Amino acid sequence: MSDTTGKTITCKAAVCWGAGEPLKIETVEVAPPRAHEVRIKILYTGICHTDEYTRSGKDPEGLFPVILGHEGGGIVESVGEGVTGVAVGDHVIPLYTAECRECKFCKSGKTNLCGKVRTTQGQGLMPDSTSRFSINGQSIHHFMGTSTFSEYTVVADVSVVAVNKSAPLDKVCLLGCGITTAWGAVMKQNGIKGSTVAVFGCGAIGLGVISTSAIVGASRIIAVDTNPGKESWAKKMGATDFVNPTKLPEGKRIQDYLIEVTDGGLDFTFDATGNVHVMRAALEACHKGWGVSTIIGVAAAGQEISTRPFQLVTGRVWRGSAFGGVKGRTEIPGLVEDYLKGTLRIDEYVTHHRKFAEINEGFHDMHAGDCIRCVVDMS
Ligand SMILES: NC(=O)C1=CN([C@@H]2O[C@H](COP(=O)(O)OP(=O)(O)OC[C@H]3O[C@@H](n4cnc5c(N)ncnc54)[C@H](OP(=O)(O)O)[C@@H]3O)[C@@H](O)[C@H]2O)C=CC1
Ligand SMILES: N[C@@H](CCC(=O)N[C@@H](CSC=O)C(=O)NCC(=O)O)C(=O)O
Ligand SMILES: [Zn+2]
Ligand SMILES: [Zn+2]
Repeated sequence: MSDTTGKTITCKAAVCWGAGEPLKIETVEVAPPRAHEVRIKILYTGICHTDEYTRSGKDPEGLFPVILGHEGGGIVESVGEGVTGVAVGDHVIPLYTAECRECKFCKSGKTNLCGKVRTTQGQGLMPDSTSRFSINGQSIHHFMGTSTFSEYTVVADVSVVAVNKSAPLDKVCLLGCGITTAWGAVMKQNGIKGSTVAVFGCGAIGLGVISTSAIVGASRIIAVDTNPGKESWAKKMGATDFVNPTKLPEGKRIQDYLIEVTDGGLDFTFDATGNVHVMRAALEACHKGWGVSTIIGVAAAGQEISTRPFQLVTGRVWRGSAFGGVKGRTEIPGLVEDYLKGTLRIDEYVTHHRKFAEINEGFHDMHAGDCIRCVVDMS
């Protein structure tokens, strides 16, 4: 037991007070965990494009004021009554996709989208519909059930997993979102071994899809990105080809180009951009009769996807993937072991480091084009 157990902790957190505003480091009060809740000292957090998406006001579920962040690593400071999955001192990764193992979704065996805390999570609250964060009595919203842009956070016990203490938290924090999402989007699909793959968008997610496709043995991996600087990254991760759609001959659409160079289209495509026009191109670049296109990117409020229904009538499949279809409490400890054994890449993705006080610069880094992931040191 620590001497803060059962007490409110006063600490620093990066608060976003309104859509489009920069984060402001504030002194916040973090109430003790209630039953089935866990309070975590966050040591490191990545910044994901989904944090920027919500900060910018594009997220229809966005609520303010809020403490963003969902790619963290930390140490359990205290636990509420009834918590059995983790203990004080455990090294943990908060999970924005919970895993209760008892709801309809968890028991179905068909999805990782646990329903236990998702409704209150979307309302920026803990499962009992209250917040653990406040500033001078004003309640501050949680985000994605994780809020890792705070020195201390509180999460539901179904939304956290303990990992091997010998793993560096400044690296494995990326398993809280980016690396796991990409890994699962490939590993949870059958048939990628020996198949052709195109990946649209070579940020952390797209590069992770490329890397995992190479590991499982895809026969050809075409990376598509508008940023020429991504070619060397894509090739380093295992892409066999790189195409910049803005450099195609006038009037040539990327899907038509890809169909031409692959004798009819790809077996598998992935959108990792969040752009609905790219999602359409990724679907239409699939091979007639069997091509499967997976949407990973998150599109802004009001955006919709479209294509000719004939694309699906003629056998292409359009699907999506959240957190890579991964069940975090069950599978993340194994991914940490894979990282420690050297069979899962993480280090390469960390291109930028920031101190907590520089978190807004970390958001700017993301827009600079040379940043794959920025990890913020919360200490
Ligand atoms: N489904 C899920 O569970 C998850 C979804 N996401 C979502 O995945 C998406 C990707 O995330 P992340 O990798 O961090 O994002 P990044 O912005 O780092 O990567 C996207 C890449 O796509 C490039 N790009 C932009 N427009 C196009 C285009 N028209 N054609 C081809 N490439 C293009 C960008 O270039 P440039 O740098 O020049 O802009 C960039 O290199 C985001 O929408 C994010 O919100 C993230 C995590 C989990
Ligand atoms: N709130 C958004 C949807 C955001 C979204 O799709 N989130 C992904 C994870 S993105 C991580 O970086 C996800 O897992 N979604 C599943 C879920 O249950 O939220 C909106 O309303 O559009
Ligand atoms: Zn994310
Ligand atoms: Zn569940």
